[in-house]
Amino acid sequence: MTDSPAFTPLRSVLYMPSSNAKALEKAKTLPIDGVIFDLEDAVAPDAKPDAREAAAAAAGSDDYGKRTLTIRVNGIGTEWHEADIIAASQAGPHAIVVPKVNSADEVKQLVAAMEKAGAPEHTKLWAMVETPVAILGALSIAQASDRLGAFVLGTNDLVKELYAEHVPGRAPILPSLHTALLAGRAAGIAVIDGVYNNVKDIDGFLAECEQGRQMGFDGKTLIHPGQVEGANSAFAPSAQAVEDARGLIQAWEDGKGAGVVTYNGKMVENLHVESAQRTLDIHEAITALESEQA
Ligand SMILES: CC(C)(COP(=O)(O)OP(=O)(O)OC[C@H]1O[C@@H](n2cnc3c(N)ncnc32)[C@H](O)[C@@H]1OP(=O)(O)O)[C@@H](O)C(=O)NCCC(=O)NCCSC(=O)C[C@H](O)C(=O)O
Ligand SMILES: [Mg+2]
Repeated sequence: MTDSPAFTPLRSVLYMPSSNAKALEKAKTLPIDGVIFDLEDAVAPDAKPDAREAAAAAAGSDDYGKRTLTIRVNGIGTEWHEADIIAASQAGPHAIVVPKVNSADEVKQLVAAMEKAGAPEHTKLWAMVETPVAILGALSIAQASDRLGAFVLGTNDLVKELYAEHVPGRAPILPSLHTALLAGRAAGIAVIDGVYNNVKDIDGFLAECEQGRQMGFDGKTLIHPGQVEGANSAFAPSAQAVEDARGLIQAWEDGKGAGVVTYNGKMVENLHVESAQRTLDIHEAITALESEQA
């Protein structure tokens, strides 16, 4: 595991069952921004102890370059949770992902457990928001600890808990997605969209990536290597967006202190310059990560 730069790309964050040695190996070669070594849903009960060991070994190794490495533990109250937290904390990944985090108190308990188990300072907590109670308390969860680095949407659990349906456009869960985004942005943490279940439906997947980017998500959690390229492209600023950001900043500088200028006919104020600078920062961070993976 290597240290994170100031801005960390999280366009493509791939789940893989930690019980699947082939998948763990394959991830070393995929152009993903991040990995979630899963111990929860994708791992059968009998396989959990071995999976825990494999996840800890993978997350503690240097085999995954500059990718963000995380371990998803089993949830609070399950028979595996405590041992998972201890093993994950000692492995020291970039983050420990905890499913079904439902309150600020749970965040504080988790942080205390990570610290007791010796988690290094760089190991953040990523909370999965995937229940109605988590959505309704999203702001207090997001603000509960400086150690919280991200919200990860669990859209399968959310759809299940709402008695809703998976439909194109995700209308039934849009209020929940927006609420999680609002809370995450208010707290200054990353917010990563949920998975797209049909690994054969690339058009549907790309439409959902596009929607997620427009809404403001940092990236998407993925379940299959075939989804990586689409997510990387959807959540990266396009060449046109980078060119426009540079042009807009230049127009602002040419204005020499005017409070408002125009670029390509559009009004530019300081807030647009800040957005353009953010676009360039993201572009630079992605370029640096991709050159390391090439
Ligand atoms: C969905 C899958 C079960 C499909 O598996 P499979 O049929 O084996 O796919 P392919 O034959 O097309 O695989 C091609 C190659 O790619 C490797 N592979 C497949 N998936 C992954 C992966 N996730 N990471 C790394 N590598 C992967 C295969 O080994 C093949 O390799 P090779 O033979 O060398 O070419 C499978 O994709 C899968 O298990 N995906 C992950 C499922 C998972 O992790 N689920 C839990 C997380 S989602 C969740 O819980 C969401 C949340 O909580 C919520 O509520 O929404
Ligand atoms: Mg879930």
